[in-house]
Amino acid sequence: MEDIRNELDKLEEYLKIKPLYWDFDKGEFVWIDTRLIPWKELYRSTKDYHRVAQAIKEMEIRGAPAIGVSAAYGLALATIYSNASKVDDLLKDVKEAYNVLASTRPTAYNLFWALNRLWNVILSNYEKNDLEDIKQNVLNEAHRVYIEDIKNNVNMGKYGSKIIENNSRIITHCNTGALATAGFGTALGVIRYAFYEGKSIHVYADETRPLLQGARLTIWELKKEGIPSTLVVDGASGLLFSKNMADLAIVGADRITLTGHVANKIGTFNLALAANYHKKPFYVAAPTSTVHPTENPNDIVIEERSQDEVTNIMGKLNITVDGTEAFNPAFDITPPEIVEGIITEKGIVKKPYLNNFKALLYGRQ
Ligand SMILES: CSC[C@@H](O)[C@@H](O)C(=O)COP(=O)(O)O
Repeated sequence: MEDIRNELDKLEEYLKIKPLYWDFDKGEFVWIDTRLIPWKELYRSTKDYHRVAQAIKEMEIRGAPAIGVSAAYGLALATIYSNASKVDDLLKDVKEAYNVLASTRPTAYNLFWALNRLWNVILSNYEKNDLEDIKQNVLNEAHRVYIEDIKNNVNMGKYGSKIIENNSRIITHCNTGALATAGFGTALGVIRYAFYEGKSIHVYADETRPLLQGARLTIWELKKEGIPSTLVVDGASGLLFSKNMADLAIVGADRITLTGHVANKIGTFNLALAANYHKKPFYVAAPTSTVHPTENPNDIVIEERSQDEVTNIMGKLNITVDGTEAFNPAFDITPPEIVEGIITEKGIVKKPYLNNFKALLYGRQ
């Protein structure tokens, strides 16, 4: 346990903002409510995994990697605070928590990846029949998921920064920074890394309707670090590219198949099309924990959210006629043909994605 704490301390320098963390002294999971962060920092703690599930479902915690790390801690909480006195009963409690956490958001693959990772730790320790040992191992695994996410983000930054030339003007969509991960960021991590390396860059942040992650969170993160930025509406990318005001696009991902199909926030596909039409590169940055090991893009589940998010702005202002029907898919799928490269913590994956992902993940084609 002690070395995990030291390793976390070493990572502090990367954590400009901490959206969630395990408080070793209190023995509690603590997070900042990301909805309120631009206006007011709110710290909360819980020992109840239901609260973690609620935070993911209601998008206090959002962004695929942050969802994965939170779910890992959620399952760890369910394990640690289970009242079971027998290992079989503990397994039942944890399976119930697994199902509750898995039902929160359907698209972010990191959620299922993280839950399975912890569940496998329980299964592989089952034979020992030692409750305390299982609890400790599960908590340690959640810490590892957390630490690895930060490290992977930094490594993505290192690889990804190579594609960003000095004086680049970059369009990004949704929020992919420290607020969407355990720290640092995926697409925004790449941008941040290039900026830390001294490159002169300018970021155009799509506002990202309907929940405005770009306007509320990405712009907030960029401003906090002094990275030059401009807020644009989601439909602006065609004009930005055609007027030679932007050079490339980088986004994150909620799920990527081995074939290179990329599920990300609704509007991403349109951005990729605009980039492709203007022969500008469209990149994706995501850790390999976002890669769903399937060759079938139809396996991607697209979350459909409430119509109210479209007919209202943040539940505050009705913007349409009463009784209007709205369709609100939270994500779209960008086909591999128009993805220039996928930046992972292990390097940049290029076409053909199926062969190259298999080689990267399994060491074979
Ligand atoms: C590093 S986050 C990558 C994606 O999760 C991000 O681009 C995104 O679409 C987030 O959607 P959200 O609905 O806010 O969870």
